[in-house]
Amino acid sequence: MNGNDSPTMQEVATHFYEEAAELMKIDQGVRDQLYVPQRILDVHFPVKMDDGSVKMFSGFRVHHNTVRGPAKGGLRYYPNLTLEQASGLAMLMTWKTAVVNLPFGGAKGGVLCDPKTLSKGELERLTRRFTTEIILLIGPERDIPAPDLGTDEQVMAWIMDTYSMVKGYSVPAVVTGKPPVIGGSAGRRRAPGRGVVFVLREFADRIGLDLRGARVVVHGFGKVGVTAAYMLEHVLGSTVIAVCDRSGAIYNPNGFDIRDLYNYKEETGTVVGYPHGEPISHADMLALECDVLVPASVENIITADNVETIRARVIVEAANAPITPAADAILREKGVHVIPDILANSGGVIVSYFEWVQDLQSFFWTDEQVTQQLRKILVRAFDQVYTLAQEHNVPLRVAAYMLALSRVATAYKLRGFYP
Ligand SMILES: NC(=O)C1=CN([C@@H]2O[C@H](COP(=O)(O)OP(=O)(O)OC[C@H]3O[C@@H](n4cnc5c(N)ncnc54)[C@H](OP(=O)(O)O)[C@@H]3O)[C@@H](O)[C@H]2O)C=CC1
Ligand SMILES: O=C(O)CCC(=O)C(=O)O
Repeated sequence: MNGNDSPTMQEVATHFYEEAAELMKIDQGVRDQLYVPQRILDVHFPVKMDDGSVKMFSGFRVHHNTVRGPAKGGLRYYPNLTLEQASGLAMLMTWKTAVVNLPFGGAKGGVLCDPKTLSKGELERLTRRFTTEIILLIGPERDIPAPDLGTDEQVMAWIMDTYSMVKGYSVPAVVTGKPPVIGGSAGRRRAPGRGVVFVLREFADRIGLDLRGARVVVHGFGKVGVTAAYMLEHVLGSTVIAVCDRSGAIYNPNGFDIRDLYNYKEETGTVVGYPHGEPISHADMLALECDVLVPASVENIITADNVETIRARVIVEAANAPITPAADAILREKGVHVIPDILANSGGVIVSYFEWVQDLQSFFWTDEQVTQQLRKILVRAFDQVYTLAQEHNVPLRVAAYMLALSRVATAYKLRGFYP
């Protein structure tokens, strides 16, 4: 699908950063520091498989920047993960935490594996061994991992347990996205999808788009895509006309019942074959005429090679970096509105922040409190980005990077540089 336009994650992350840095005339010394990750841990470790064999796995943890606080970002279990990709994603986390003004820096990491091909025992042994390998970087005041592509609450529980065993006491604040019974926050799993919908609603109000009955296409039906689709359908009354996962895509012009579709995927492992939809190719799905397109899978989904086929009015980036810089430039020319990832999917890290705060205080909030605070932060951040975009006559993405970069650069200025 990606044809020739398949930039690396680092290229994507630095492209948008450079654009904003140039406009803001950011000091070259600060700029240079932000091009490169602050530190990288590259690990290789053995895991005993169910058949008795021992297999080597590789993983990374990258801290892009910690000038505004501890490193924060997810862990991916993904077969094609590369160090370069983790570094680019860590950089995006620096901008994401800054644009919504959380007291964190940016990190990312993960293990090269396909969790779907591992048994639960293998996954647990892999996670615990990986945790011991990255233990010198993580900790509540240093680096707090969280779920991302291919990881979930159970993986976070094993990380928390392994770290706590080494310390000799329970340290729930070492990871976020845990099950609530061991210190997880209410609403963390739903947070990125919820946040996407909150931000979309703010934007829709500004451009006079009625989301009730709006036709929506959701690319990716995992933790983020399911919640976004469910909220759009159930809360806002939109019509979700197409969804996909890795195995294929399905289409129903009258809209899906997302809860029923979710149950079907839980049973069968895929949306393919769902009886109330017709099969469609991934490419045709992206080309459907719709009001809102929600890329919620992986990076480089909308590229220079397929951007001309896009017929959406608004794209809200639930995934990280689903649009390449070349495609983004064409979308700007075409007048397609893009709500950028660092703002649109920041609901996840915002509720991770709430979870970290709750763990540090051993004082837990209700789902209503979490949702209220999440909405408050997102509405404020959206408002700031939108206002900046209007003032400077730039797209939302540029405004979001400008806001994030101004906070990071100010932190550098105030902290100073070690002589
Ligand atoms: N989880 C979180 O807290 C946050 C996640 N994000 C970002 O959101 C995105 C999705 O994450 P999340 O929902 O957690 O991940 P999940 O692993 O839960 O789900 C990913 C979904 O995308 C599908 N998918 C993967 N690759 C492709 C592909 N090439 N074509 C079509 N579908 C594909 C998967 O299919 P299948 O089901 O077949 O595997 C799955 O349905 C990622 O970019 C992630 O970085 C951003 C903020 C927070
Ligand atoms: O919750 C977090 O700490 C980070 C989630 C994440 O990896 C992301 O927003 O891309």
